[in-house]
Amino acid sequence: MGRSDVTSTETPAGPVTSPFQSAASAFSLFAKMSEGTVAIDRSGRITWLNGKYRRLLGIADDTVVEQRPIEQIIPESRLREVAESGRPVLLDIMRFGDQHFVVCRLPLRDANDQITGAVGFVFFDRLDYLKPILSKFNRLERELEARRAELAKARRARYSLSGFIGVSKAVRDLKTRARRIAQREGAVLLLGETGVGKELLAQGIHEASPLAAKPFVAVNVAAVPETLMESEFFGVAPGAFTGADRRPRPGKFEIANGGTLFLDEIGDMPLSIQAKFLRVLQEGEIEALGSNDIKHIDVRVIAATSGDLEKKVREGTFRADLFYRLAVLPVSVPPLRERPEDIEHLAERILDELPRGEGLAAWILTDAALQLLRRYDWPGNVRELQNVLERATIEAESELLDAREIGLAVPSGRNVATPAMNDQDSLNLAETLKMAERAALADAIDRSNGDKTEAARLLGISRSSLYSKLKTTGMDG
Ligand SMILES: Nc1ncnc2c1ncn2[C@@H]1O[C@H](COP(=O)(O)OP(=O)(O)OP(=O)(O)O)[C@@H](O)[C@H]1O
Repeated sequence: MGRSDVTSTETPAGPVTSPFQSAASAFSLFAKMSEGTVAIDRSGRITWLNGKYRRLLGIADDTVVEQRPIEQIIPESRLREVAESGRPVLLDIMRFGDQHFVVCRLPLRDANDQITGAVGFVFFDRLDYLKPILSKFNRLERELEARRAELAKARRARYSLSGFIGVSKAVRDLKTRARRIAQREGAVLLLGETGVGKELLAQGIHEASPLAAKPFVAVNVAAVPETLMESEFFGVAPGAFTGADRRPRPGKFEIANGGTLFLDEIGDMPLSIQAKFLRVLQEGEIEALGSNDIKHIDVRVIAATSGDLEKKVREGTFRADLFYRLAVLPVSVPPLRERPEDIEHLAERILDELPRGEGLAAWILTDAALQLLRRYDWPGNVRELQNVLERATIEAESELLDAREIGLAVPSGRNVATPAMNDQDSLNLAETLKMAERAALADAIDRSNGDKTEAARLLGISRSSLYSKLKTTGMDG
């Protein structure tokens, strides 16, 4: 349907084809009862928008809407789907600004039954029998809003810098720096091993910044397929044809506009997209796929990496100019093994949040268990501590978490440092020997890739004594 089909009268000349041709009176009845009518062609472009609908939407009479993608005028419209699928939507509720409309959407077909587009009628709340549904819907919407606000409040407390647990000097210094950085402008680069709390820190910086009331949007760059990266970050314009990924939608930059965009694993960003990123950071401009319109955005970027970004720059897989843009305010988050004094506090918080068995008041971590936790090297950092404690609570037969439960929960084959005998905190001799034995057994099994004969050989013991030691240390599971 071309522009020539557009008419300025209150009935569309073009869209009224079979079955409406034979039922033109039904169409005019619908149009008369409705608060507005709009028609589009197969490509989702408006062919007709009647005067009532214009007034409802607050569109001036002289604004040309014909030929524009429907979503540009009515962002929540789903008329395009009807024109594409040929399936009507007889009743739906559509949001427009802060109002809700009851709408009906029908496909339009020509004499050969080919889809030519779609027509939508808006009933607003004039239909008396729809009023109870609408008022119920509005009440549920309000309830949902209230719940969302409560959740946002709880989330704020959880993800503020005070929710970043730690008493070590390293964490205290880190939080002081984060609070300072929150008040400044410029991109932040968080460096640290996996699971150290980089995302939590990014949320804390956002919450402590003047942008706190604006969105915080997190994207794990490593999890986005390269082919979808551009649409994910920059969005897809209505009507753009981009192969499989053609659903019009805003990109993450636009969603985060005014707030903070957290980019985890930034080192995994393909070179092909890095130049576009640099442009956004330098000029604050984005261009959606399939659009020539440039949108201005104002987003604070916090990037994070657990890899060696400078090495990637040297190797030529990460642009040096982008690196310097991102690393205006670098922050290093130390690994957990360098701050064992935080473990007790972290464990307490984590255990508080883990489900307890019936009748159990709280999980109790014994001193021996804590010693074991402090001696482990935590390659997966706080995330791993969460996993180990969760596993330990599953193993536990009572609320007491002792060295046995923790020993079983720590992955076998990982490095549990042998405690120093002159250590003030050292355990009694039997426990110390048992821990050292466990560490040696785990190490041998790890090195032999699980081959017990080889592990026994490495340890200089027989296969049968290896099995009996695995049994007595509880590692035979
Ligand atoms: N200091 C901390 N206090 C409380 N919880 C923490 C702390 N550090 C990390 N956590 C928790 O540990 C888990 C892992 O943290 P987070 O996802 O922030 O780590 P990350 O460094 O971003 O990891 P990755 O690099 O793998 O994405 C989260 O559940 C987080 O809430």
